[in-house]
Amino acid sequence: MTYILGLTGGIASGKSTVSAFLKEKGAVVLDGDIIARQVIEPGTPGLAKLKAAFGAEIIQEDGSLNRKLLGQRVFNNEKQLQKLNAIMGPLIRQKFEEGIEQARQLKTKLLVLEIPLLFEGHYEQYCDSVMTVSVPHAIQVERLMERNKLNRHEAERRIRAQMDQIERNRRADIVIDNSKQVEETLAQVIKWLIMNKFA
Ligand SMILES: CC(C)(COP(=O)(O)OP(=O)(O)OC[C@H]1O[C@@H](n2cnc3c(N)ncnc32)[C@H](O)[C@@H]1O)[C@@H](O)C(=O)NCCC(=O)NCCS
Ligand SMILES: Nc1ncnc2c1ncn2[C@@H]1O[C@H](COP(=O)(O)OP(=O)(O)OP(=O)(O)O)[C@@H](O)[C@H]1O
Repeated sequence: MTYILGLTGGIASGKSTVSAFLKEKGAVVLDGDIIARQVIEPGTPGLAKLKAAFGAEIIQEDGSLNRKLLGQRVFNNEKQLQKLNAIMGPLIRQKFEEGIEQARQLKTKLLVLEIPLLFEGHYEQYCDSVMTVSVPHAIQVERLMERNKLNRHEAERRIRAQMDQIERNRRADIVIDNSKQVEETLAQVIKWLIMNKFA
């Protein structure tokens, strides 16, 4: 039987850090951010839909999406973000459903669904349990500014485009605190793996 672990957390909370570790320990990971890129590669129906909805100016000369431009548009405008989500949501869900089916056929023991918008997209229905990675707001802002080279205002806006962390933590089965050293974070993950006989 395939055990499905949902992995979520706010932007720059540390999901990738945790999922890389789970992969190292033998889990198969489906990453929502990677899938979200695949469904809008040049030449895909997904990219054509974005072009029709947001205009030809979001497509670069090489035929790929201008991510920075679209990001600025949607994270500054709730309506535009909803428009983007309405296009991307179904495309992403279909890929996840295919990945889950494949993992079941291959009898994968532990499948991790790494999804920033897990609860927003109601992906908990596919999961046996949901783990969320959590950091205090001030640390999240600092790490996001540093990693994405955003100013404080832009970072705050991106964080606000997602579910409130308190609500996300309340809905999750397991909350991983990533406010200290990475080693301390991974110690919490290994404890879960041992408790559930995956390590
Ligand atoms: C708007 C886009 C082009 C901006 O690209 P950019 O390279 O700047 O960001 P990237 O894709 O690396 O995303 C970084 C983080 O932003 C957050 N984020 C992305 N999309 C969204 C969204 N629709 N709503 C809230 N937060 C989001 C996530 O935490 C994600 O990890 C891109 O984020 C996108 O295509 N988003 C829609 C797809 C989606 O919903 N992705 C979430 C995966 S389930
Ligand atoms: N415990 C930690 N201490 C210091 N820095 C950390 C820690 N965990 C993660 N980071 C750093 O914070 C940033 C965000 O981490 P990571 O990329 O794992 O988050 P994420 O949740 O996957 O982000 P996103 O969903 O936005 O891609 C990265 O630059 C990472 O190196």
